[in-house]
Amino acid sequence: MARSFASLHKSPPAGKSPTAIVMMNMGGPATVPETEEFLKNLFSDRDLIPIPFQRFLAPILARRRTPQIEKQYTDIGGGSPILRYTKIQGEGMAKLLDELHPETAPHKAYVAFRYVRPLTEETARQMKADGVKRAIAFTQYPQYSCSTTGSSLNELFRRGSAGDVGQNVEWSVIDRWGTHPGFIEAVSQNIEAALSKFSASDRKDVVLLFSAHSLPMSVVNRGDPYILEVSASVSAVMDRLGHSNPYRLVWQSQVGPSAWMGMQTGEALKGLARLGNKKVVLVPIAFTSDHIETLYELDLEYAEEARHLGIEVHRAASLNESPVFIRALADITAQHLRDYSAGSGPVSTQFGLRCPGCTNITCGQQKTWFARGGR
Ligand SMILES: C=CC1=C(C)c2cc3[nH]c(cc4nc(cc5[nH]c(cc1n2)c(C)c5CCC(=O)O)C(CCC(=O)O)=C4C)c(C)c3C=C
Ligand code: FES
Ligand SMILES: [Fe+2]
Repeated sequence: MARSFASLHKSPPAGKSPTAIVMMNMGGPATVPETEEFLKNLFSDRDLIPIPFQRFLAPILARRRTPQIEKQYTDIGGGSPILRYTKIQGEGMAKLLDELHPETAPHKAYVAFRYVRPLTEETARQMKADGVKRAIAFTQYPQYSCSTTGSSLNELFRRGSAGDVGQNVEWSVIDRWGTHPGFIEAVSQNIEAALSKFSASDRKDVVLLFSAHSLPMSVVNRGDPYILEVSASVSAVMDRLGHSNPYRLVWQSQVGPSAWMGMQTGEALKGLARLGNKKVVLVPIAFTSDHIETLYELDLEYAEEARHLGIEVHRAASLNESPVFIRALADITAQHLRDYSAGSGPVSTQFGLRCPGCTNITCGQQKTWFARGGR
């Protein structure tokens, strides 16, 4: 497997194995022809979408959806930029960590995607080849959902417990960081930049419309923490902005016929126009790099529609290469390493609690395994 694909940072000096920071995310097709494989892997994920006869139905559902999603990736420039941004973020973070926490240097960032290369299995092989003995599973979703971070951890648990990463690797987990001051600062700065596009006299009336990927109500109703955690991020951003503007949190990207968390972003824009709120900043809050939901759904669909409704709308940029954000990633990890060496244990207190409605036995096994440091 291509060595440079999963690993991001320079090779460690001979004899010293790196502290691995595993950046977990879903990934996206880097090129348009990879869309069908991405969707097939996504529809095959029981932790995300449990469907009957999954093995049989997943490829059929993926094939049916491919033309529509291929068109969206074509329209945003021919693929998802998530791997490129994750590499930039990971390299920047690892470099800063060598300074912030030299005791555990060298640090090396690895990408583990759930639905496209580098998949977790490929990253595991690379870590084994590098002789990794200490690893941090670092979710790149700021807010925890069992459908996103939970799915990535379940996959890492399957690979890790099978010995694919190597023997006696010491694991710990960064499972959520949606209210970390560095993350909140980076988002807030991007909102301020978007607000500055409005005339000074209009600025205070602009509605901040925070938009996050929705969740099926079946997931919300089993006690998934994501809705609460996204709300906490919004609240922290508004505190940082000194409540300078009115705001709402709305939900986007519902798929299929089942009930999803609302209000839908598109409907909210129509409602605001109807009520005479004609100045809006759209704020992506639950994903750290651009993807079809920002570049297609927000920029091409909703913002266009809003302009037809007479709304002046600007989108806050995604975090992408933001140095404030990269510094936040390094700070989060450095604090985790400090807490760990002070005896805090491999997982957070909140990590251990399963959703009250959870019936997925892998969740329980995974949490026990990580709480024992991957043993
Ligand atoms: C925090 C972010 C996300 C949550 C929570 C989430 C939950 C979730 N998603 C689906 C179904 C689909 N999601 C799809 C694409 C997709 N999802 C996210 C993020 C979250 N999903 C992103 C960033 C993307 C797009 C990747 C990109 O490059 O833009 C898709 C495929 C696209 C499509 O067919 O529309 C599906 C399907 C479920 C069922 C779910 C919660 C259970
Ligand atoms: S679904 Fe949340 S812990 Fe299993
Ligand atoms: Fe999704």
